[in-house]
Amino acid sequence: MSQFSPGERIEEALSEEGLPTPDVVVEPDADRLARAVSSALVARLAAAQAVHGTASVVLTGGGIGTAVLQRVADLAAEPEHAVVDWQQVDVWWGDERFVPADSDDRNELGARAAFLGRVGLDPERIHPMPSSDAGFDEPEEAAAWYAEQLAAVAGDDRAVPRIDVLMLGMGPEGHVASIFPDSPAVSDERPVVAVRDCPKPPPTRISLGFSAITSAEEVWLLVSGEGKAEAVARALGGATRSDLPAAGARGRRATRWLLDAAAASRLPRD
Ligand SMILES: O=C(O)[C@H](O)[C@@H](O)[C@H](O)[C@H](O)COP(=O)(O)O
Repeated sequence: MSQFSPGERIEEALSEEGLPTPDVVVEPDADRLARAVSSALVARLAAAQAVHGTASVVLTGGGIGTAVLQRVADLAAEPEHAVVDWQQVDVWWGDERFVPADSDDRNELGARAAFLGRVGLDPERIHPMPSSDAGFDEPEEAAAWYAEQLAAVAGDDRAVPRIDVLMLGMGPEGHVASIFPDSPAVSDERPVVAVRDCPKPPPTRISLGFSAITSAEEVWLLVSGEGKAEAVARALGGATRSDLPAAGARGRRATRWLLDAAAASRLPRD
């Protein structure tokens, strides 16, 4: 059952390789998309806590990702939606710009303003990617350190802990996190990668790699706007992850494309 309402689900089934095929939900506009995703995220984290005691989420920057966080913080303040123990939620990032900590380019700053600074999380469970002034000279060192943090929380010789929901925005050319088309990160099997010469500024970044992204229980791609419609159609139409990294963003148990009507406008109706 989709937890999204009044969205329209187009497809759900098992693909040939055993992963669930993407579940596509369409909301009328970006605002209603953010509202639907935030409600679903709260419900999903509460469900994870009911099973495991804890929950974990990977955040994304971008317009919809930030709007979702704002709305989640609003919900957290409403008694009827206080179903998540925020002290028992681990927060990770899908990518980050390797710039100074106080730079407005940091995804972390946006997340702190929208959400982390408004909801009572355990500081020990907030796991930002390092900034360029955090003591690492090179982004490769910072990426390796972040991989160590993931592995330390995971334990049992696993590289990545259980991630209940991994959210991703998507660029118009199909990049997710900071994995850009035809870039070295596409084929880098490490859980965390350093990205240099990024086609979109700032050029130096840290990103989860595909091995970490595809280890998540659920991957949610949050996409709005006509400018993304072609990439959405290509990703769901069989593009390779090298051509269009979003096509390779798949969760173990679910992959959800959460779209507004404009972003869905080039999908075939069947
Ligand atoms: O620099 C980047 O790589 C972008 O900020 C990216 O991380 C962003 O999440 C997507 O491009 C979607 O952004 P929107 O939701 O704002 O379209």
